[in-house]
Amino acid sequence: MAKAKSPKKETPLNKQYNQIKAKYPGALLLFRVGDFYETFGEDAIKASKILGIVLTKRNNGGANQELAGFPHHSLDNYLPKLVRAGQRVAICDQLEDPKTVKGIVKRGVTELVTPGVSYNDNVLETKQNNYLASVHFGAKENFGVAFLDISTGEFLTTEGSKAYIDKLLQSFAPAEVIYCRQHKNNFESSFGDRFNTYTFDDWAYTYDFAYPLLTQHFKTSTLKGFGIESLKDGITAAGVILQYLSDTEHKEINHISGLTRLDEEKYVWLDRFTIRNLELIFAQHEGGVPLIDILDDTITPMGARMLRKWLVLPLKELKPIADRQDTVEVFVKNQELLEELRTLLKPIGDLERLISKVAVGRINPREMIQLNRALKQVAPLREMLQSLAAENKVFEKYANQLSDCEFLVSRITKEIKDDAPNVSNHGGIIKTGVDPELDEYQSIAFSGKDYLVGIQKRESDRTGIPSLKIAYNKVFGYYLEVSNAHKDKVPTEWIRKQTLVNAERYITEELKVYEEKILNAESKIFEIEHRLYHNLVLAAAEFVGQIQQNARVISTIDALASFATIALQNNYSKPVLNETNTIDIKNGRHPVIEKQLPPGESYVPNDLQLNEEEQQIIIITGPNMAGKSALLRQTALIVLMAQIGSFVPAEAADIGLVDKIFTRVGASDNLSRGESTFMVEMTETASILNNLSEKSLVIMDEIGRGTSTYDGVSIAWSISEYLHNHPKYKPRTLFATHYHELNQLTEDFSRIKNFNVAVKEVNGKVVFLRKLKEGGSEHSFGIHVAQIAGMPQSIVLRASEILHHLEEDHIKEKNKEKIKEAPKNNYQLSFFDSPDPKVEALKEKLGSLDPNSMSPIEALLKLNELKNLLD
Ligand SMILES: Nc1ncnc2c1ncn2[C@@H]1O[C@H](COP(=O)(O)OP(=O)(O)OP(=O)(O)O)[C@@H](O)[C@H]1O
Repeated sequence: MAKAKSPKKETPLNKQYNQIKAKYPGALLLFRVGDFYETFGEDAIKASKILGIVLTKRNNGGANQELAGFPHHSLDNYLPKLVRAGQRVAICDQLEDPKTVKGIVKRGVTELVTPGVSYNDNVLETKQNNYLASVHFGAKENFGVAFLDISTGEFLTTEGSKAYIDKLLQSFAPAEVIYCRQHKNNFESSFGDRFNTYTFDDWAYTYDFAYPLLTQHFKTSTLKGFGIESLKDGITAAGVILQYLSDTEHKEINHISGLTRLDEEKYVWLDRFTIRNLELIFAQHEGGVPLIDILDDTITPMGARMLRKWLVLPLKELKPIADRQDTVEVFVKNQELLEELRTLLKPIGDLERLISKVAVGRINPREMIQLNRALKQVAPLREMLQSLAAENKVFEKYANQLSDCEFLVSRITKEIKDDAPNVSNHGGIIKTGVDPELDEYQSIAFSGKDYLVGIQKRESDRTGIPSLKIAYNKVFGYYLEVSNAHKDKVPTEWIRKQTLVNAERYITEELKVYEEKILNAESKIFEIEHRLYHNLVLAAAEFVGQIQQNARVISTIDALASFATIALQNNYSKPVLNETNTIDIKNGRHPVIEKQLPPGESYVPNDLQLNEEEQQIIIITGPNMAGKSALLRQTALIVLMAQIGSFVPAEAADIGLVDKIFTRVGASDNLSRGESTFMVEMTETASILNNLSEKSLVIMDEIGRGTSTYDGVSIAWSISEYLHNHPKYKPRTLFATHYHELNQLTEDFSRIKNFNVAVKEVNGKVVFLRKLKEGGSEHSFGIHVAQIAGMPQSIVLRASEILHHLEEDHIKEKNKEKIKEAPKNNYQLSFFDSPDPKVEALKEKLGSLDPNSMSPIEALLKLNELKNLLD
């Protein structure tokens, strides 16, 4: 049908298809023809591949054309598969009843479903938000970003550096990203090519276009009320989202009732490496367990989504963290109450997504019953929270934000049947007593059906056909069915309609009259019920704001109750938070590893202190497999958990709030971006050193191991020096390393301390004690680990020999001396901290370089140019 070759041969249906197809470039068009959704040409090839449906060919205007389709009632089944495969799907429906039109039926696209814009429960993950992101490339390296989850109405915006936007994209993991077409290459080199994307023309990504779209939607004259007036690039990004909704035929969007500023200032900075390294929401390796899986014991999907957001946005300020903590504490101390609360939450389900469906008029009757069930829980929940106000004022705040929506609850209860179906145009929705007209038609339909049973009995008696049946089909309505054995008893006035193998089917005049009466009543019933239901949905839409607020409070309570449940299950304690620059953890554990140990093994807890006076940097040495990485990560995780309001896996923890957490943990290849492991390691480390702050926590695991030992030791050494001697900040740092040479740092740097994770050698075998002890360690026991790993014995023996030989050469001793003799230098600091304009210019030039794309000659010329700049 598409690409019909000769205009002469273009049928009206072809023409209609081509016109619609042209309006939605890049979308896969599902074209409703009768009871089927059909796809043609390229679309058919794609659809058949993704859906595993049959691809046929047919002659179309002399050319062969591919065709693939599926029954319309399977849309819910097939649509999510297409969308999950990254397709944008335009659903083209018949806009008129074919029975009532002569000629071609009017058709049009009723919805364009894309990965980032979907209400479909089969497309959405219950426990995850489904964000559409919009990225705006502003001036001076500033970027705007906006996120919308249309299924919940949540709409956020902010702006900032490329690194900030990159980090947000990683945290929010949007299902689709839109941006301006002219930045295609730039987008991929900045943020990667892992997203489903859609690009807009230049004109859309302008402030003057975007601003009025937002004010029109929110019916305000400015955006000041949202606190985003100054975010020009953020506004531009957000405005284009509204344009995208309009382009994709999403016109009912009243549930998007506000635009929230994602305030960078409020949250701890976690760069994208940290989110990945600490495995907060995704495991790095198949079979791994992310932290979210340990912490999430929420009851409602919206609670789970809230908790996920909290995890990537830990708080920086004491008060809101304390509010969360105090709530958790009340639940922890009162387990009976916690159980009662969680029982109350169970029937609530996904109130947040249900109310969005109300706002956009897509809620079905069965979901309306679910909405009612959820709302009925609000009053008892509110009372429970209110009763806790004496324990802590914060409960009063929660309680006051909940509204029972009594009017709506009583209307739904009065009007909707408990077993209402999931479609609104086939009756069975509205209770008796709601509408007199409806009741009248109901009684006609019912008595009509009784009457049919009467006819069946009467005719059976009259004709002596015992097995006579009355049934209905769409082709010829109500009929009498007579088995072949009794065919000869059929009266002459019956009209034969169909012959089956074993039976004949007949209609009679009397049946026709009743059929019409019943069918008429039935269609009236459908019509009236549909209208009444629609009115109820409109009435419910008045409650969108209140119910959205309920959903927010309930999600919060659910997430906090989850913290309490997990704290009780796993024996976590309440951390004490303060504004100092210390961290003091007593018997801390790793929340994930402790749950994964084989039966019989228990996690060995460890104490750890960091403070800016004496112990700012800890160098942790120890053999392979000793537990260095585990210790590093657990420290970062304990701090992070404390700042999302959770209890922590430790006997006690005093945490001086951090404002940035940096981690450089383990080697992570990024070969897809053409970078080597070492390059990635250095990039990540550079990003840490360039973004330090007053209250940073820095976790570095084996920096420098990706290169030769000399390079590695030198880099690790100079980084430690840099962190210690930084003129402005004293970032709390944990540094795990195999380079025992680094233990000598303590000799010159007062706030660097050596620790090791202890092992014991018993009868030539290494026993891991997992205990952190003061002082450095000398051996790596790498060969021992190779042996445990099953390396052939001959290799293990040979390696031991070589090691012995090397150690005899006192190479290490010599190295130690050499390092000591290296000139003490502070040039790194003076270099980067200098406000010298030459240096500034140099920095700018350096920043714009892309070493990966330069030839050696170009690099040399550039170097020369840079040098001249300094001269
Ligand atoms: N405190 C602990 N209690 C019990 N088991 C632990 C503890 N710490 C670590 N482990 C176990 O030891 C394994 C190795 O720990 P980890 O990866 O931290 O060692 P590492 O010292 O960093 O080793 P490498 O230097 O080889 O990277 C972990 O996977 C974990 O199963």
